Amino acid sequence: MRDVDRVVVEDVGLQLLQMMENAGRILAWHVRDVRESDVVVVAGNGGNGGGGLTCARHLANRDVPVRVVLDRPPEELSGAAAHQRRILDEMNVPVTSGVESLADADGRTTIVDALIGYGLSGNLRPPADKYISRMSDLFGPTVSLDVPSGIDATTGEPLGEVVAPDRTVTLALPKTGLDVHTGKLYLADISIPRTVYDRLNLEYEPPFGDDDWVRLEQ
Ligand SMILES: NC(=O)C1=CN([C@@H]2O[C@H](COP(=O)(O)OP(=O)(O)OC[C@H]3O[C@@H](n4cnc5c(N)ncnc54)[C@H](O)[C@@H]3O)[C@@H](O)[C@H]2O)[C@@H](O)CC1
Ligand SMILES: [K+]
Repeated sequence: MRDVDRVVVEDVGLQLLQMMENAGRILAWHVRDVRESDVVVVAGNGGNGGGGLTCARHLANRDVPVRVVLDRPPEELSGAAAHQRRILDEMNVPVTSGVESLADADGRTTIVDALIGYGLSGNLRPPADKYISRMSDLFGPTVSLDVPSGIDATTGEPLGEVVAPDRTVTLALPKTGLDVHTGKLYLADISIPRTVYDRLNLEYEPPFGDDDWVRLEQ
């Protein structure tokens, strides 16, 4: 997947934000499908967090009560995540940080787990562990973006606390490490053209048909 992301950006010319828009929009559809009441997006500073912040925008656009809890002060975000957060500020979508911001999430609150995706490197460091254990304590529906935060996306090994979602929306290709508890697993089309797979000599038959995502059986 790293190679696919590299070739699509460097050689084919799609920008990360274009793919992130697809990820956030499809994730928002899945969140609307499971949610019972309010939604809290728990986001980190990488591409995974950026996808979560994009999802928050799409939810707010549909009048879903949504707020964002970051794993760091908002001013410490960088890159695509900072970009998405600036838009949320303009929309007056609440963005806070600190695990205590999750204290008032109740048993019906839907959690979007956009803390860490395939970029997890090494054992889980604080404060990510605290966010994951708080998410695990909550009883409302949880939807993970790409992989449940805390697993190694390649091996499935838990590198500390792990989110146990009801649903996982993984992007473009199923990661080999998804042979773990993911809840219902969906594969989302983030618009990677076939030529990217051809250039990497990967055998690829687009699985999406007429749809923007497909359910995967494990
Ligand atoms: N085509 C693409 O490249 C796209 C990627 N997207 C998402 O971006 C993800 C990959 O993005 P990145 O490479 O930025 O990485 P991630 O966003 O997966 O991970 C980086 C985040 O994890 C934290 N982190 C890393 N190691 C940690 C550790 N040991 N303990 C605690 N925190 C740790 C970092 O502080 C940072 O917040 C994918 O999983 C996917 O979900 C999508 O948003 C959009 C399209
Ligand atoms: K995640």
